Amino acid sequence: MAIALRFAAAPLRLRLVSPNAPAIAGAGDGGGGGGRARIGVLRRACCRGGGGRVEVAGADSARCRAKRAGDAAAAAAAAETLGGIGVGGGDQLSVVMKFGGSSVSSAARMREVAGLILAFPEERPVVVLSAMGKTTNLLLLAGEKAVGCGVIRVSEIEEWNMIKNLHIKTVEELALPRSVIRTLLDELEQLLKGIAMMKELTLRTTDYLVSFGECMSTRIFAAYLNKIGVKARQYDAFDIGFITTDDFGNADILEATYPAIAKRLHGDWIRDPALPIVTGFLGKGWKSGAVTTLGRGGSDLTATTIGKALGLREIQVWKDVDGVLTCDPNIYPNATTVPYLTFEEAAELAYFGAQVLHPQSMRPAREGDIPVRVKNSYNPKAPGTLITKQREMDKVVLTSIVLKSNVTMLDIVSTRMLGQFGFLAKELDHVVEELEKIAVVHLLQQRAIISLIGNVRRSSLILEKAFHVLRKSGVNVQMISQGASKVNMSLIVHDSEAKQCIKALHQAFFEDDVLTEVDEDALHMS
Ligand SMILES: Nc1ncnc2c1ncn2[C@@H]1O[C@H](COP(=O)(O)OP(=O)(O)O)[C@@H](O)[C@H]1O
Ligand SMILES: N[C@@H](CC(=O)OP(=O)(O)O)C(=O)O
Repeated sequence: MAIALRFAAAPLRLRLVSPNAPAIAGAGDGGGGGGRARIGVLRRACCRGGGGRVEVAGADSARCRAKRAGDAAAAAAAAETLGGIGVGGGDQLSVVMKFGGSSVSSAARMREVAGLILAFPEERPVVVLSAMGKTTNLLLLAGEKAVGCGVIRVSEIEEWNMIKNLHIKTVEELALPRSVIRTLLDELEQLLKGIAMMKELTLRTTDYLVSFGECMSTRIFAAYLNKIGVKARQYDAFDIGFITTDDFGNADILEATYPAIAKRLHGDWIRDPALPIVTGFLGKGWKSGAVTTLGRGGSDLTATTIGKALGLREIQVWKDVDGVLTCDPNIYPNATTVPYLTFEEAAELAYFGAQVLHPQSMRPAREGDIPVRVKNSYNPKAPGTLITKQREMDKVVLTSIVLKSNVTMLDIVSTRMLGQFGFLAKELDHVVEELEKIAVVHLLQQRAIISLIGNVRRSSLILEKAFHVLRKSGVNVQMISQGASKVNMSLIVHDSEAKQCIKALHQAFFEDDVLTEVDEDALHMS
């Protein structure tokens, strides 16, 4: 649950807090600054496969023929024609390609992803994979059920059977030996029985439990690449130097990670080139030595960390949408692709709730000044979104609208707070208690933060337009916040009105002509 804070003293000040941005509102991962943006260009596919729908770039006829056949033997022929991706001695690892769960949800999807990698024969990618499909959710549910079901009934847990069947089916359809995942499946069953026996599931055990998803997907995919003649090597992130805090469920990557993984991945590549296939989402706690996870969606962070560590040319995150969109397509399907973003904008989007990117993932990319490209593995021809340090902002008004629901707002009124500081640093549970000593505090639940990510140099225009739209919709804004140097303006509304607001704002900023004149006037005035 997020927290928004309204603090009225003399003089009046308005502020926001959310759990992802525990400092004051707009506490995103500021990019800014100068610097050269290195922009890599993806090569377009030149031929489309048959049944397997595999696309290949720069293909000669043999490769196209092979791809059209769409099976493993054909792909092996393609790899051979390409001179064996991953075995080209002397070439350096050049990009990271991260594929999310939806991109690798089945054997067919794994074939497509292999095809995508083959489609860029000039690249030597480090591949980062998430767990297949919804495996992480299923593992969490299986763990919860194991706590209460008793050891004998573990084998009946529906989610466990779904996980087992999906992975066995995938291995069989890719014509791989079951041994690729057999040990992990056995260990996973033992773990669920252990949880059932102990009747408890700690955060530490939960992280170990969900790690099986990425450990299995990467083993299957690496085995498949090797089978089709693309030399690949599987890595568990927690074994190659991803060192984290011991905050199970939401661990932070520590600085020691960068040299460690660079040494390991680069060293192996020089010694015996093979495409690295790395588990996303996972690390190793520096004190506990146990498996940790980086928070939901953490494979994006794995990818950008590797990009920075190895100083790669580009970080590609392949998803099931055409890039970062003007709003969450599940809330309003008319959302369109945002072609360019700065790291700062992308970080704010993620911090304020856009599921498409992990909130921390822009930091390594920004520090390493490595462009991030968000692409659609279901629609590789779509240009996607390119995220760089700087972009042309002159004509930008609004970039994207983000919704964070289920926010709790603290409304504080006091004149005794002038000169007070430090109260927010205390435990959240105690905040209300503490504040009540010096202020009248109201806890307002079921609120939503609508974040308008855009050009703050046009904040008056954006706010004018937003308030015009919301007034017409009969919505009362309960609080606003704008950071001085940020790219984000936030409005708090009641949860029940939030989706309607997103739709109305999207129509006004991205679809309507009605307010265009206001835009034009304002553009000329500013
Ligand atoms: N602004 C947005 N732009 C794009 N996708 C968004 C946005 N907000 C929410 N989403 C959701 O994020 C999903 C992609 O993120 P995620 O599921 O984490 O991808 P993956 O698992 O492939 O890494 C999309 O399918 C979409 O439903
Ligand atoms: N599998 C993890 C990590 C991840 O990044 O997944 P995805 O890329 O599918 O969002 C999760 O579901 O959170």
